[in-house]
Amino acid sequence: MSATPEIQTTNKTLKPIVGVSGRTIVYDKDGKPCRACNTLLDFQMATGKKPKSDQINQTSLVNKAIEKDEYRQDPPDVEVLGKSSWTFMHSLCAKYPENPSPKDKNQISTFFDMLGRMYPCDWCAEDFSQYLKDNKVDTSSNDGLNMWLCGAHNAVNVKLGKKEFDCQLWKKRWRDGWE
Ligand SMILES: Cc1cc2nc3c(=O)[nH]c(=O)nc-3n(C[C@H](O)[C@H](O)[C@H](O)COP(=O)(O)OP(=O)(O)OC[C@H]3O[C@@H](n4cnc5c(N)ncnc54)[C@H](O)[C@@H]3O)c2cc1C
Repeated sequence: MSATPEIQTTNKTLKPIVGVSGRTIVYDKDGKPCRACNTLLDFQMATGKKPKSDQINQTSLVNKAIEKDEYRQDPPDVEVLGKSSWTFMHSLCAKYPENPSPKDKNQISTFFDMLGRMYPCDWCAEDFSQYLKDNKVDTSSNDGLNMWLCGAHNAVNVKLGKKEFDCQLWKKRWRDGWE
């Protein structure tokens, strides 16, 4: 790994525009860097706690520090929050009934509506909310809901340049396990 990547700033505000990850730094409405919208290293850089070059790509150092005191952890960055949220959502939907009642259907729709409005990474929430408008939640059955969620997750994967997950495998990943 080469030395610390160049940090771009706007002349006007001296706020970094691009983080060490190469992503654009996201700021909250109050002008402060958004913790849940940026990676930890980008957030540290934007808040003036610029990571040393040997810290970049060495998240194990951070993890080691965290291990020292289990409860003394920092709030999640966009990746930790994302992984935990998807884990919760896929696990929740995996237990959705085969034959859902009107109440089940209503409540799962409300859950995703809420997420599109209140997911703590604002720009993730905006895109997710648009996805919900373009792709109505399939509340009809267990398989329908999980295939829908897999599609929603894949839309984010594609946006981030990641490989798409094979949705036919959702049961192995989130319910039954692999042989
Ligand atoms: C609603 C929402 C919107 C988000 N929007 C953004 C965004 O705009 N920008 C951004 O940078 N990050 C966003 N994130 C976070 C991002 O999706 C990832 O969670 C984060 O980058 C960490 O990725 P990961 O590689 O650890 O795996 P994750 O994408 O978190 O996936 C966790 C695990 O789920 C499994 N998986 C992957 N895809 C699927 C699928 N389609 N169906 C079933 N299982 C699957 C895999 O086993 C994977 O290891 C969002 C997260 C959520 C919950």
